[in-house]
Amino acid sequence: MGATKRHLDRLKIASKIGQAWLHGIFTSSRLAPGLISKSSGAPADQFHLLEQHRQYGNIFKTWSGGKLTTCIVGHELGLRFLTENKAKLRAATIDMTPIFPEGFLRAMEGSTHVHYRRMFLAAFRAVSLEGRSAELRTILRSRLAELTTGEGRLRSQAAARILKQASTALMLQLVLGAKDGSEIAGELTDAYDDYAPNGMHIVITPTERAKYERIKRLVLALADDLKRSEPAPSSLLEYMVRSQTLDDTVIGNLIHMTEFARYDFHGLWRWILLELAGEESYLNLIAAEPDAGRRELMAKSAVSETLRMQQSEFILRTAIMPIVFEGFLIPRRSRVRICIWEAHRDPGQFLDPDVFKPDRFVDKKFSGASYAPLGLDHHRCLGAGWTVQLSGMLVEELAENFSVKLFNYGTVSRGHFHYEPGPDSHISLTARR
Ligand code: HEM
Repeated sequence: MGATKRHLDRLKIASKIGQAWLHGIFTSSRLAPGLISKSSGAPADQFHLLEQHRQYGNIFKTWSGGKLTTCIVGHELGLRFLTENKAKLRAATIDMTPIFPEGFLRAMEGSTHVHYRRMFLAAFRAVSLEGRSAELRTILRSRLAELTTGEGRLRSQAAARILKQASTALMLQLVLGAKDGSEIAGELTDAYDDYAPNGMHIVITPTERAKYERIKRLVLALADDLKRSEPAPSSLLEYMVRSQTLDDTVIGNLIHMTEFARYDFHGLWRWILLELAGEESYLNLIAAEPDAGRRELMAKSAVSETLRMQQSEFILRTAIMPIVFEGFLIPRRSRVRICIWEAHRDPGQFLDPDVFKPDRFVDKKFSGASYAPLGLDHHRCLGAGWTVQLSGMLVEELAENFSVKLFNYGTVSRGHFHYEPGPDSHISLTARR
């Protein structure tokens, strides 16, 4: 980090603390306890907030992403905070209104959010994955097979690239209806890799806007073809076309849902591959299980455990006006982070919380008060069902058709948006027959 940036951060911190002190005099409140470190880069250590939580309690402050951030640990406490202060909060996410009217669903509130969320809920309900596992698992199998051959295939980055190809193929098919292997799926993949090669940009410049328009032209061409289709909708886009609800906001959301989902899926799948590589006996148990329902349950349990251990990090909100919660002041324009990952490491909720136990969820249900990897409030993940179902298919595919071995777990590293398997992690994947 440069000296100018450090200096700017110091000024911002001093000004925020001064404003909070003044405000506290009038509201008998104070900032939450906690250390404000002057470094604004993402910390390399996954456990840094857990340590602060242990030191300062369930509500503490930190400095993150150039903003004063109040952290809340505990799902019940977090949900109460979100519910009591709904009107004073906005999701901290990218502003997409420069390129489509209402922006992301995640960024909407009030009646606009209710209107569009209802529409998308209906679309997810209409596009069932039941009976499609053969079609979807073929896509997964073909990409996994690529990890069994070729130079450097066993390295973390190679796995990341191939798993992103798999998640892209599945999302293009299920969200936009572009069939795997078709010409339009190829064109869309190129257009997405050009628009967001490694996750979304935080600020949309004219260059990104032009790249977005390229994807939109392809999606509109697909929508035009779908008007003529007959059977039950097989993609979200198809449902929207049929129900005549396709507007610029829906198109923008579908396009970015594909991007976010392909990114999040490949992140989750990298962890699944790495964690399960160390659990060969669990994969063998799945493969040997005669009951299909039980096989599915065991596979989904491994997915839930990976979400708990690795892929759920936080829920982020911006206070649009000052909030006092539990006696602590949350100043306007500061952030609130509901620490999902840290709460998932609570030994009071999960026995041996730092140990990956793929069967933890097989015969035990955890309530939302202890387990909530996919959101807590009215912005809960719309793709939650797909996340567990499709990732469960990946686990079954690994168990039945491949043999996975762990060479080196490696050091967890901070990626673009999330913690991810380090570049030194190393597994081996071979076809079973
Ligand atoms: C690894 C997979 C995924 C993870 C970890 C994940 C996580 C989350 C979380 C934590 C939220 C709540 C965000 C908040 O409250 O600010 C969320 C919301 C959302 N997710 Fe997911 N998600 C995943 C996959 C998907 C998929 C596959 C889709 C759709 C194809 C999807 C669509 C959405 C949408 C549209 C929202 C916003 C809903 C709203 O604001 O009403 N997600 N996701």
